[in-house]
Amino acid sequence: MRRKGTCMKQRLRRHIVLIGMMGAGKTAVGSELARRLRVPFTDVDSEIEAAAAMTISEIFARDGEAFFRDRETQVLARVLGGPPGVVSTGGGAWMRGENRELIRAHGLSVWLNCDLETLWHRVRQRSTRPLLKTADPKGTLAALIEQRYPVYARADLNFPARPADSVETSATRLIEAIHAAEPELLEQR
Ligand SMILES: Nc1ncnc2c1ncn2[C@@H]1O[C@H](COP(=O)(O)OP(=O)(O)OP(=O)(O)O)[C@@H](O)[C@H]1O
Ligand SMILES: O=C(O)C1=C[C@@H](O)[C@@H](O)[C@H](O)C1
Ligand SMILES: [Mg+2]
Repeated sequence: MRRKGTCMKQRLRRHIVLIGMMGAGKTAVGSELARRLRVPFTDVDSEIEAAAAMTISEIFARDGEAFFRDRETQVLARVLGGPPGVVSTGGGAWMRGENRELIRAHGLSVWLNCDLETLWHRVRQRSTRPLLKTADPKGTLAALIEQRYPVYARADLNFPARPADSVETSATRLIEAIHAAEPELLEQR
């Protein structure tokens, strides 16, 4: 029997929206998931950067986090209004009630649930995350986890990461988890 969703052309009935912390793999696993399902992939952070012609760090530095969060909601609404695909959100997007409502109205929310050590290993080398530009970035990451995980846990699907898995293996497992949670979401063509 062919494994459902691993290589066939699909149509999505609604978006698959990935949420979770910086470094959880929303962009990496999300783009692989979309490639496998042959559906559009959109990274909300990249869309914000393209619309502003600035990096996220530059937006935070020039206009502040509140301004960034408003742009994030606008871009999310636009993306979710488009044809169904895989949408990777920024790490803070799910924390705003208005964004959660938008996501619930247009898609299946999936929390890429990842432990602190794995996240830290992945993000420590990068300077692209303005919220981690603190004296103790690992402590900041831990504090964000503490604050955010109870809210991330309200997602439709909790997908615990296996730190040793490759991006490809994670995408395969994720397709299976989505199919098990909502079989009618993926419609074969
Ligand atoms: N199994 C795995 N799952 C996810 N990412 C992995 C995995 N193995 C290695 N990685 C690497 O970890 C990094 C994950 O970062 P990614 O940019 O996808 O996170 P993100 O959730 O989009 O973060 P942000 O919210 O900052 O955009 C990537 O460089 C990816 O290649
Ligand atoms: O976790 C967060 O709040 C963020 C994560 C990134 O994806 C970006 O959206 C931005 O750096 C903020
Ligand atoms: Mg990302």
